[in-house]
Amino acid sequence: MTKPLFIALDFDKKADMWALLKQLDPSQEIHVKVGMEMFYQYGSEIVRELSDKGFKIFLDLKLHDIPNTVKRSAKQLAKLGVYCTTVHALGGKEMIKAAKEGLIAGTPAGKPVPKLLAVTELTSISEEVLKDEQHCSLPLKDEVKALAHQAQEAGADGIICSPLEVAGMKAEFPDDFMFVTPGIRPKNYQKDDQARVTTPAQARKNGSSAIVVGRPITQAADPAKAYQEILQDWREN
Ligand SMILES: O=C(O)c1cc(=O)[nH]c(=O)n1[C@@H]1O[C@H](COP(=O)(O)O)[C@@H](O)[C@H]1O
Repeated sequence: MTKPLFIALDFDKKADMWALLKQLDPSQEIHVKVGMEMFYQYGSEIVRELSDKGFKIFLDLKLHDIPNTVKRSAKQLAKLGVYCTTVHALGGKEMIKAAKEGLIAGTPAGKPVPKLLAVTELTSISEEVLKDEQHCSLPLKDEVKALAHQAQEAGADGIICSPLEVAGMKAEFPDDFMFVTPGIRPKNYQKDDQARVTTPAQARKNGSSAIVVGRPITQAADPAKAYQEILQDWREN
């Protein structure tokens, strides 16, 4: 599989989502991320609709609760046939392990188990916020790396972090461990609420396995053009 670019479908109306997706070339494999905004409105129906149309889905609900609750929730989520899904790494090893068990238990026979990604430090968190508000004494890169190891030991298939942290830790993980990176901004695009960002090309150079891009595509005057430009920057030198 070519390295995915997940379009973050952060819309408040399903019609706006379809208006964007209809502009994209259906002969290309298209990866999308369904997050809380769409899922809280439309539930599993939106996942099934996208899946029926052939989109590869990252269902991003960032589970974070006691292990039993996470396991039971992940079991339900696995029935939707998504490609990957998320938990917060800060929930701890037992919780991540429980999520994995739930995904395995809920996946229909013969179908692939959704990949489990652990969100390390959100890309909106800066070095200062980590120190002053999360009261973490480690430098951000070290905290992300520690959470990544913890997630891998607990059975996660990969992590979410910013592309800025990937190069410094990739060599410590197996080749198939995934580094999925939001915090992607084309050159000269505003950061919005993201604190740790790179361009798509820099994410590739740093070793990201996949990128997640929302507003630079969804809010563009010409989203199909923005998608193609970002895809090109991500995949080529
Ligand atoms: O789990 C995520 O996808 C995620 C983790 C993270 O640390 N930062 C982050 O921005 N995201 C998501 O990635 C997308 C980024 O959107 P834009 O900032 O609009 O490109 C949003 O859907 C976020 O929810």
